[in-house]
Amino acid sequence: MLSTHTSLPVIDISSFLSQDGSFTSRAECTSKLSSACRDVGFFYLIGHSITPSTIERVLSLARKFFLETPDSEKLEISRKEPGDDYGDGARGYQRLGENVTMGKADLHEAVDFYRDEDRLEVRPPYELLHGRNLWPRTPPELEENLKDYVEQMKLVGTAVVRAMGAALDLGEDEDVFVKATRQSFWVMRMIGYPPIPNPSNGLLSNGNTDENQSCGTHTDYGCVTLLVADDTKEALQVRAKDGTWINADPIPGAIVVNIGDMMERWTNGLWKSTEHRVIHRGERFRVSVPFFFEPDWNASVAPLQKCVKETGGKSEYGGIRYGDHLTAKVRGNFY
Ligand SMILES: N=C(N)NCCCC[C@H](N)C(=O)O
Ligand SMILES: O=C(O)CCC(=O)C(=O)O
Ligand SMILES: [Fe+2]
Repeated sequence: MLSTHTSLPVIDISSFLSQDGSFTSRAECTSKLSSACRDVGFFYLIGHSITPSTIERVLSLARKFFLETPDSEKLEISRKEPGDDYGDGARGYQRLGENVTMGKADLHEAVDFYRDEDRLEVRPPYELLHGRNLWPRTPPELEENLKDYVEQMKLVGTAVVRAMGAALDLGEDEDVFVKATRQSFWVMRMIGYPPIPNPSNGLLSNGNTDENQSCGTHTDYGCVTLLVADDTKEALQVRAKDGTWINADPIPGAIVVNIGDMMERWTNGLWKSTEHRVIHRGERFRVSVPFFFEPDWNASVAPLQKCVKETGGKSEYGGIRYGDHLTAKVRGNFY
């Protein structure tokens, strides 16, 4: 069953973006944040200081890339296949149906960017994420604008995780998420979704046959995902605690935020990394640009004492290095 109206909370982060946010506005933010993260794991963020024109520019550059850049040029920045010089790589362009979720092809094309990293181990399996981003040549202003966008989104991400530490009332550990994300191994995806054809007409060019999911059900891997998307409705769907799917339709100017696997682990499951999916059966080509604000590659993430106490006293998760979790997840993302 799919709810017809959106019921995700709206949270104003402005008091945590500035150094001098008032006690009352911070308290209001953390109280809403704490129920949003416990009850849904998804919310709309306002007061984030990213201007509407920035959001518009980012989306329109992404749209231009998907709809106007010739295929030959897209393929120049294809992610590397196994057997290429550096083994297979996750950075770069992925054509329709190249991504898989739960064993099925996703009907989207995308370009994945990560923090540039020349110091990772180059041996398997880590060569997957080693190296530098592959930037499209056209539109020519895309690279500069998206690099600037990454810097702005890191500030938003930092404010959100600072507020999360406060919302969990972690005492002397209150800065634990800010510290763990100081050298964030961030990810940004530029995603293009053609409408799912009905009935199927063989849109996938690579021989893969599944055509009923734009992006299959999954959780995100790190701390917090900050998503901007065009105004397409009924595409992104969020699984509520009772199992129903809620449309996370865009609200103009707001960023859709969800928590990832590392937050679930830190909080010992008090906050769940919420499942979501994209099923785009609309008319128009849909574009989204999620920014994943993640821990440092080497951050080791384990349940926090305070959260263990609050969830019955037993640690439900072991410790993990974020880079290892990410590598394992990303490895399963491609055919
Ligand atoms: N970094 C993130 N979350 N990327 C989105 C991944 C889409 C789902 C993925 N194929 C999976 O199966 O996890
Ligand atoms: O396109 C969207 O709205 C969501 C994409 C997503 O869930 C992801 O890339 O992890
Ligand atoms: Fe996701």
